[in-house]
Amino acid sequence: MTAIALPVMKTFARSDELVAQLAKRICQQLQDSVDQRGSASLFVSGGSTPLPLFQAMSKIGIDWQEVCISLVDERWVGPEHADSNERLVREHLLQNRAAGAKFVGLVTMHATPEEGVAMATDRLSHFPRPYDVVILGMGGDGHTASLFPCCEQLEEGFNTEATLLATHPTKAPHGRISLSLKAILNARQIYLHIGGVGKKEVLDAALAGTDAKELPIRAVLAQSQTPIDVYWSEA
Ligand SMILES: O=C1O[C@H](COP(=O)(O)O)[C@@H](O)[C@H](O)[C@H]1O
Repeated sequence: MTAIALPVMKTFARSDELVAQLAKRICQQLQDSVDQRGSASLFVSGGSTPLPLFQAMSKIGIDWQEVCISLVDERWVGPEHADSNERLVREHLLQNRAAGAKFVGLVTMHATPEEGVAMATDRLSHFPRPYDVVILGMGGDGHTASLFPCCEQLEEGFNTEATLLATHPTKAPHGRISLSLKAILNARQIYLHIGGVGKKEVLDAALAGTDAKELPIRAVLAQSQTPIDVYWSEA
């Protein structure tokens, strides 16, 4: 079994050091894209890890009104729900200097993510492609976006030509909507942002093997189409 080629690793002792550097780098890339093509596109993850990053980015002055922002994945709950990724973006990123960014949420009025996929896909149709920056997280089970090892839709997520798909993890709450692997890789730059010793162990395990169905993050690490930099902080 051949191990995966190592991605660029940026290692930090503290989360605040990581956040300061990553926020600056992402905002510079977004501004460069606005300067070059008039607009920029950014996809962010939810969960707990990116909140300090969102706050730091929101304080950096770029032409946010030209930046289209959406999520790499969303739980199929309303935007006021405690588990909503959209709520996190609204409360932590779309603030301060970033308040004028053009945010598009993925949850529609439909009862299920399957029913909402077409409308959500349509909402993303004006996002500049390739996407400028995709920020991924990773769960302790190796999932990224909402491509979970425990969901029946994992192969679809790896193989579909569609931008979005519905997923139903059996070991995590809520139906989900997620960018497909193809959409994630249709980016100028991917960042994997993780923290803590436990996540580093998962990353090391992912880099040491090849079965993406076991650890879905492998599908993003094991490709040469799109640059991926891993930002990890110990604390
Ligand atoms: O469910 C999710 O989990 C992952 C990881 O979240 P974290 O709290 O461990 O940082 C996240 O990347 C994804 O967007 C989210 O929906």
